[in-house]
Amino acid sequence: MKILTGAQIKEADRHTIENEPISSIELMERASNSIAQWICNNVEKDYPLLFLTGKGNNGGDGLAVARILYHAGYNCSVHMAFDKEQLTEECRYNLERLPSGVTSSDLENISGNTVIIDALLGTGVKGAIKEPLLPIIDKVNSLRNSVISIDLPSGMISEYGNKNQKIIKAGITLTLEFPKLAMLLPEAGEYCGEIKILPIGLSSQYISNEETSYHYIAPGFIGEIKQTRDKFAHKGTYGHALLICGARGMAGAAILATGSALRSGCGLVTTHIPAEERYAVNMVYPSAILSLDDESYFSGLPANASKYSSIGVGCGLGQAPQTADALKQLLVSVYKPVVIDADALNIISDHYKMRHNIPAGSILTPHIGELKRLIGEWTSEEEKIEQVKRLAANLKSVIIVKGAHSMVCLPDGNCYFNSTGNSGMAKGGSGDVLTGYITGLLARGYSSEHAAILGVYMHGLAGDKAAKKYGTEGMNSRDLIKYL
Ligand SMILES: NC(=O)C1=CN([C@@H]2O[C@H](COP(=O)(O)OP(=O)(O)OC[C@H]3O[C@@H](n4cnc5c(N)ncnc54)[C@H](OP(=O)(O)O)[C@@H]3O)[C@@H](O)[C@H]2O)[C@@H](O)CC1
Ligand SMILES: [K+]
Repeated sequence: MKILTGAQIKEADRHTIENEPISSIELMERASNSIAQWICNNVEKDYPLLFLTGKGNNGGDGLAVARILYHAGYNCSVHMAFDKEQLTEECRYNLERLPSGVTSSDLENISGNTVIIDALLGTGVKGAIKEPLLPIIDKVNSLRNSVISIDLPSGMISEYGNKNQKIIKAGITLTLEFPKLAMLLPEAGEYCGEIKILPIGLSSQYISNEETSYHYIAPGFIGEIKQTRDKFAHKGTYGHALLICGARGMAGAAILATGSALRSGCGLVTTHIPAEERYAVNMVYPSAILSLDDESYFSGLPANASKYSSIGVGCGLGQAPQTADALKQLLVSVYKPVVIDADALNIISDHYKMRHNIPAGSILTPHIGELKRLIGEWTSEEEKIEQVKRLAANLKSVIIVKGAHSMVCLPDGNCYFNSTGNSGMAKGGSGDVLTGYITGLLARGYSSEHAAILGVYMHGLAGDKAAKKYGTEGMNSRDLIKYL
């Protein structure tokens, strides 16, 4: 699914109105029906709804939804931030259609069970928030009521520049047609709460012709790239993954990576670990083959390293000087993509020239700390993304920036944001599970691009299933393997 900018969405809106054709009021009505339907399906009628409305079309949406839900039997009140004369035409039209039973509310004495519907600002916001909206946003953020934002949490700028922005803190954001880039970035993404994407029927022809380098990984796309399994397959059909991981005391990382590689569908998994750690891996995953290192760290290439279909390196590896040498030897001698994680990334950060040895098509999987070691500090999200794109292009490799909505940046500059996963995955070992799984997918025959996209999506989905069973506090990285 494409992620378009606020300006592109406005153009899609205009194109839809001209070519469907549909009037602007009718399009607003369609969007509002979609929002109202979601609220009907998810909010009981016992909860009073308080709509906060601005002067633009986001406010118009809010007023239309208030009318629709009032007729559906909800107790609705509205707090308008502006006078009637200040409203856009569509917004005023919806104010005039508001039934008299929808009461007007100041922001005092809001009952604890009131659900606040935030329709102050949408994609039209520019720059720092001005009066009279500032005190309203402050007031809402000081309350403990549930907040549902329409399209965007009010105040959020659709793309970049939210560092010091005043924004409503929503529990749920009902965003129209596409997620907006800012919702997926750490700078302000937290303000959205849960994101629900509601289709409103913008012109599909316009959307498919519009260029963007940002995409949201939707289940439909995953269905398109997933490969089927041949009935007459044998263990040689789907590749042999090699994982190089686990220095002394770090067998856990090797176990997690091995377990997830075994869930990827590849035919064989070999794990290269220090001989002293072999029993741990062998006992948990007897299906894996072991390649043993005589030292208590990765000190030299496994025999015939080039025979493996894919190689993943880094989980629990440590950073011994001999490991750095062995890593360099690996990168220069195998002519196939390598999945590079954790300590292998740290070694490459410390040995700048080594990055030139990374085979094209490799997949680097840094978390934010590892990314900073690779590219240095950034002053804005925009700068971070531009630098990641540059690095991916220079290395001709895929970079996965791990975190909420992990970003998969391809060498051609296209960035795919993950739609699955949760905060329960922010725990030790989650990255090892991802590395093992993606290495397995590469062996299984996926391209680097598809292995990375499918890998982060399935890894997040496993996290969501684990969270359902154990909760975000209780789940741990080993649970992810069960649900892959
Ligand atoms: N996508 C679609 O196809 C559809 C979109 N729809 C809906 O339309 C929404 C976009 O509507 P929009 O363009 O009218 O903008 P919106 O966010 O309501 O606010 C604009 C007002 O904000 C003000 N303002 C700006 N910056 C400010 C600041 N810093 N601090 C304070 N005020 C500020 C600015 O006033 P100004 O500053 O110019 O005086 C202007 O009047 C979109 O999010 C969706 O909900 C649906 O109805 C149907 C289909
Ligand atoms: K809003």
